[in-house]
Amino acid sequence: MNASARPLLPKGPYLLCDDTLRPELSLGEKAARLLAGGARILQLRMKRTPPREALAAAREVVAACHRAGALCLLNDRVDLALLSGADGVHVGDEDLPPEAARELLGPARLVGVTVRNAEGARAAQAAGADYVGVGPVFGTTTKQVPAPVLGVEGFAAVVRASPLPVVGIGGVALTNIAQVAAAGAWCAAVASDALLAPDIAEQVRRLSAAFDSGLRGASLAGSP
Ligand SMILES: Cc1ncc(COP(=O)(O)OP(=O)(O)O)c(N)n1
Ligand SMILES: Cc1ncsc1CCOP(=O)(O)O
Ligand SMILES: [Mg+2]
Repeated sequence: MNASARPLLPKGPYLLCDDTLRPELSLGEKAARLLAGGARILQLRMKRTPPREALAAAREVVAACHRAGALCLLNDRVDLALLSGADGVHVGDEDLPPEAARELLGPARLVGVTVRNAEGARAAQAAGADYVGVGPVFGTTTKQVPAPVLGVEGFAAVVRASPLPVVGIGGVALTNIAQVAAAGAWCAAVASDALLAPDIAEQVRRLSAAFDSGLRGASLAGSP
């Protein structure tokens, strides 16, 4: 199978279904609420779920995503991605290198890689990645990130020089997702602003609408 058989990353919000936020809700319940709001891509991010539970959650969430017509990527875990039939993985500096993820997953699944700059994006492309995650765009308390906050301008500069589609991550919220879209992001990754909202599904709808308005604003800004 060649690379063209891989699914395309849908443009828009990229929702993190995370086990560190709202621990009173199961991962399956969080995924159901994100999907009810129209999420088209979910990343299952499990940092504290024990392995057997993680496998069961991966199978449940991947199946729910596929029933809803959404893609599901596993954070960090190539083994769970393969076992659950996920659409791919996202790996960073502390995970398997992207070349190894690609080797294990083959050509038909997506590989996303965390990078900090355009040079990292070029290296990720050479390693077989489909997209890069770049951040933190804004301050975040969801993860202690060993890199400075980029801000919208710094993020836009990485996007302009990246050969791969860029997913902006870190502090992305309803208040700023339009700016991330207007800066050229292919996707904007959101964890806490969606999962901590009183109505998760409604927040995903709002995030999608705001992302689209940022895209329209960017295209208007570029017109004569
Ligand atoms: C879309 C996206 N971009 C970046 C990351 C961060 O990945 P990583 O650096 O491996 O950190 P953890 O998420 O594993 O803590 C991501 N998960 N998703
Ligand atoms: C996993 C990760 N990598 C960089 S920032 C981040 C956390 C994103 O979470 P939030 O959307 O709550 O800032
Ligand atoms: Mg990781």
